[in-house]
Amino acid sequence: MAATAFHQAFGTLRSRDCVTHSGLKHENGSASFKLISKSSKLDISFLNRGTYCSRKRSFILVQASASQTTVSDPVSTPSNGKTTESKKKSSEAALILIRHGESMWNEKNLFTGCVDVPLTEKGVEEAIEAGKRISNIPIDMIYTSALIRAQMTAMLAMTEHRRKKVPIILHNESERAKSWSQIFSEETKKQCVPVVTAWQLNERMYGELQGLNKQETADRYGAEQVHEWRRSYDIPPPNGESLEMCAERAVAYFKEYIEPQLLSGKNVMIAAHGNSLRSIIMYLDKLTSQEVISLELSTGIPMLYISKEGRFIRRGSPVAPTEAGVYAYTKGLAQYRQKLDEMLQS
Ligand SMILES: O=C(O)[C@H](O)COP(=O)(O)O
Repeated sequence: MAATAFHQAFGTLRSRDCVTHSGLKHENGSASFKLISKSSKLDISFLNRGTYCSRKRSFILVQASASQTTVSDPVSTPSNGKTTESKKKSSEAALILIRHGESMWNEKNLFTGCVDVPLTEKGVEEAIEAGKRISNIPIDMIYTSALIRAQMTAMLAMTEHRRKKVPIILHNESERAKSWSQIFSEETKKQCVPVVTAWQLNERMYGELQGLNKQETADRYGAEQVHEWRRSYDIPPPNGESLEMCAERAVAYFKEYIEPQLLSGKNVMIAAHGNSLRSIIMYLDKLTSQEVISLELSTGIPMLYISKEGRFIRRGSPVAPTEAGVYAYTKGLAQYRQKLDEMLQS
């Protein structure tokens, strides 16, 4: 009924819908309404530019801003169905980190950095394989960089997730983009996972090395110099970013936008890059600038952390969807896996 009432709220409601309105004041020639559907207690707020006939209890809504719905947004509700509020005290959440699958410039052994290249066929396969490995782990939100190779990896991985929710890239780059990409069905929103793209998670900018062949560069400048540019903490490549500079944006973004989601109990996947993820792992694992030098990330291999009361516990890389170990780590993961099994067997 809820969906029906909500859906018809965009057409002409009939009195049988028992929709009453406790209209708020007119603002600037429009009125926003709080529609209370007696049957489903569905509480919807609209920005209404149409007319309404309260005596007939019928509403002709020209436009509604679903972003004003006051229904708890099921898309961002943690996988165990609890609202963000009730999860505020949550003790744990899963964090999955995944470096993009092999890119076309990885294949050519070129420095890529912030150049926006796609995956190779092998990279696509790696992303799908990664999706299989995390297919039983709850994912309530996805963050990717602004680069296509990370976004492709996230979307392909989600094709393998057993919950079959649809990853939806959020478009908030303008009011029009936000308005035109709205979803006007609460039922549909429940079947989606919001994907936030952030340039702060981009690969480190490799400056004047971007597009150069890594071996040729080592031949020209010496293997030691190139290793220093690639793996030192605070020495940038020519007119590029050091890992430290990359961390200043990537870790800052993680702390400001992603960590609060984890603390509220939302399970998160981040699909990003070798160095932006190295900088985040340095923060999660409390690595020194010396220790991070030896940290290498393979393409398309998911890594699982458990966020617990502000701490991050690295749990390795799920080898297979049924790997018992992954679910032994926390009760929540085990319960989610069991719920999935039951849902898919019914
Ligand atoms: O940007 C690149 O070239 C790769 O994604 C990472 O390169 P690196 O492993 O040399 O840092």
